[in-house]
Amino acid sequence: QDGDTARIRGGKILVAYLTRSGNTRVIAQTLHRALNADLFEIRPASPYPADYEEHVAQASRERAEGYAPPLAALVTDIASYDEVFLGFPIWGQAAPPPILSFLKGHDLRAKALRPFITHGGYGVGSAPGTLAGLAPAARIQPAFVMEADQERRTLNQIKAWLGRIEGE
Ligand SMILES: Cc1cc2nc3c(=O)[nH]c(=O)nc-3n(C[C@H](O)[C@H](O)[C@H](O)COP(=O)(O)O)c2cc1C
Repeated sequence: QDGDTARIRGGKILVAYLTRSGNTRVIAQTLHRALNADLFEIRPASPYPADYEEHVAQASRERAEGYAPPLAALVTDIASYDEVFLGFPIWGQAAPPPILSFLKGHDLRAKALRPFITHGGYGVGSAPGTLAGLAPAARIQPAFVMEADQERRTLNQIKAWLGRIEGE
């Protein structure tokens, strides 16, 4: 089945994605299997804090500075791909800083770029403009956009539960 998909579409496909809490990984792995595509996880050289609030604060500082953190690895043979599916969550109404690094670090000229974006309910913000600005020579296709669970919502519910327990 996978082989059929690859043959029908033709060309070599890369699925590259960034995730913190796993929502975007579910989509990436589904695409990887369905399209018989290579899978690449975008990881910054130094990982973000495990603590959610610390992560949000660091990402917010980086965004304000326009910082593009060095990545743990780049795709070695990016030139061999005809199509790149690029997945990421929205952080602070924007594409996450490591996505800036990915776009700056790879030549996507003439490739089809298919974004898939997850967000916690506030939409894609400035991300489409960032993609267009940093991959101007790619053939950017309409993004697949999906609202997904927010870690913050989980944290708030746990806090409320603990509050109720303490009040007992
Ligand atoms: C640092 C940070 C900032 C976020 N900012 C936003 C935001 O501005 N708008 C929004 O709708 N969701 C925001 N979210 C929620 C994520 O976009 C959403 O939960 C996403 O599906 C997470 O994907 P992941 O599980 O692949 O990491 C933020 C999450 C994090 C960690």
